[in-house]
Amino acid sequence: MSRKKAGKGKNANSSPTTGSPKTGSPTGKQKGKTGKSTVGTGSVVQANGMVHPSRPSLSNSSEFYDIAFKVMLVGDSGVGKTCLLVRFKDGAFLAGSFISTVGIDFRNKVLNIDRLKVKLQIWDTAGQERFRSVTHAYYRDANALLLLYDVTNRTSFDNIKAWLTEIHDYAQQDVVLMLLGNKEFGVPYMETSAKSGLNVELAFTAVAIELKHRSMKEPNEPKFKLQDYVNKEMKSAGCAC
Ligand SMILES: Nc1nc2c(ncn2[C@@H]2O[C@H](COP(=O)(O)OP(=O)(O)OP(=O)(O)O)[C@@H](O)[C@H]2O)c(=O)[nH]1
Ligand SMILES: [Mg+2]
Repeated sequence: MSRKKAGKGKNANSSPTTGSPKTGSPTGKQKGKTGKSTVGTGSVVQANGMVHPSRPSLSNSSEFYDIAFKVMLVGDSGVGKTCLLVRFKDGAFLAGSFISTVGIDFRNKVLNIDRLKVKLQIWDTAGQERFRSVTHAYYRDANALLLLYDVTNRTSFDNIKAWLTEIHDYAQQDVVLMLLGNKEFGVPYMETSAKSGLNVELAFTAVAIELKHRSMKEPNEPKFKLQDYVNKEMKSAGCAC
């Protein structure tokens, strides 16, 4: 299997993207937390979800990967999508005043799963209604969706149903879906905290394992059970949930 270099993500010219939407380019800009902006470029995405950079990386990242997937963070504005991604990527919590994401943005992270380097290209979407048409165009290339709600915000919980309808309308049928913060709607569930780091690593790792298994499954290999894995990991970490 060929090895590829993982771009750092924040600069469109240095990173592989899926080229969504069809018009070629995207997007809005991410103001605020990271203070950087993203403009998408074209590249090839195979049916199995692997992302192959269509141009050489200009990034100074020296990280290589074997297989890559697109993951999208969706959910109401203010539920903590950007904070969760920053916690996962940089291990830090973005405290202070809330600055809403404008448009869409992404970061890359490479995980070691079963001796393979699995690159997640993680798209952070704006939760505000006015950016919905921008983010819709990105759903179809997503291999996994993390749908977040805020456990302290009833409205964000009530809106989960509408988000699921949106996902049903725009995402691939077999997209890996994880609901963060809720036990209902029949999808794998876990609670996370961008502030404390609770389960952040586990949420993304579980999705990466599921994606890798789906993509490279041996005929007799037992099916990876995402929720079982999450439960087991939380148990062994001594979580009382
Ligand atoms: N206490 C606590 N606050 C959090 C947590 N995650 C996010 N926040 C706060 O919630 C606010 C919104 O977080 P963001 O990550 O910017 O929200 P978002 O979902 O990206 O919002 P949009 O970009 O508008 O879609 C910020 O003030 C964060 O500091 C968490 O786990 N715990
Ligand atoms: Mg945001």
